Amino acid sequence: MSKGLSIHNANVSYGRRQIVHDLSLPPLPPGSLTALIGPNGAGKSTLLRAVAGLEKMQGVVRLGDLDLSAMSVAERARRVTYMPQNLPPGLSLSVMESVIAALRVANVDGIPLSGDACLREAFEALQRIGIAHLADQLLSTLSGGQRQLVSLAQLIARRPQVMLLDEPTSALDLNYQLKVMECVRSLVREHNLIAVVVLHDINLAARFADRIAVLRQGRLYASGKADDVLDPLLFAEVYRVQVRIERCSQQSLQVLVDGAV
Ligand SMILES: Nc1ncnc2c1ncn2[C@@H]1O[C@H](COP(=O)(O)OP(=O)(O)OP(=O)(O)O)[C@@H](O)[C@H]1O
Repeated sequence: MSKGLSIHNANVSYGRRQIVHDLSLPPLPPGSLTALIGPNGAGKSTLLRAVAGLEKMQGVVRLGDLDLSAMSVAERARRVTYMPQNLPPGLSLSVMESVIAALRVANVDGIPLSGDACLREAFEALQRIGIAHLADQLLSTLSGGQRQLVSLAQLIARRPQVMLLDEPTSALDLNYQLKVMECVRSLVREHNLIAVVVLHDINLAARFADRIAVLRQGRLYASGKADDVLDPLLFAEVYRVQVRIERCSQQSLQVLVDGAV
């Protein structure tokens, strides 16, 4: 059996309103980064939250031969980490303390790390994201973008098998957008992780994702490699915009929006 993350016939509702409709994704293999794209309200966050176990879902989510929905919350959280779109308000912790707290939560059922090991791992995570200089700063004093970076450091420190990131670059400047996506991609490759990243920036998706899944009105519209999925018809049908698709100097696709349809 594949070791990948697979979703079979996912249905998610809020009350009587169904948001995700019978959605299945072929296994996302270890070492792969999938971008989840689609218009506002398409159900991307809802799907991600359901895969993380935070929304009730009908259907099956498997990680290899493990049925994630049959696991306890703690067991599932050790394998699957989730970074929400809207980060909780900063507590009165320093950046370093918050990453250490995330590490301790991840080790609830595992072998506890020593104080030194915790410090080392937390510092490595901050260095990896490029924010070691913020280690002593209080969370409550950070900008929105800095909080997003700390949240990512908390998540990678936990060494999950699956990372679910909901718009991790939405508050970041151009340089940090590239840094964060490069960091996610290199973590995915080095540790054979599976990452699913919600992105509104299609050009970031085309540049960094191994595959792209497109959601429209809670249904899977298309999935596959950027070259196979991104075409003007998709943008007209899904986003109601007219686009040209070109290549940048790095050879990744660039979507240029000419106007609304
Ligand atoms: N907690 C909730 N209770 C009721 N309805 C909700 C809840 N969260 C989201 N919805 C609704 O579900 C639909 C899908 O929302 P979701 O946040 O999953 O979309 P999205 O694709 O992530 O959108 P965006 O790109 O704007 O973040 C929307 O119509 C939204 O109003």
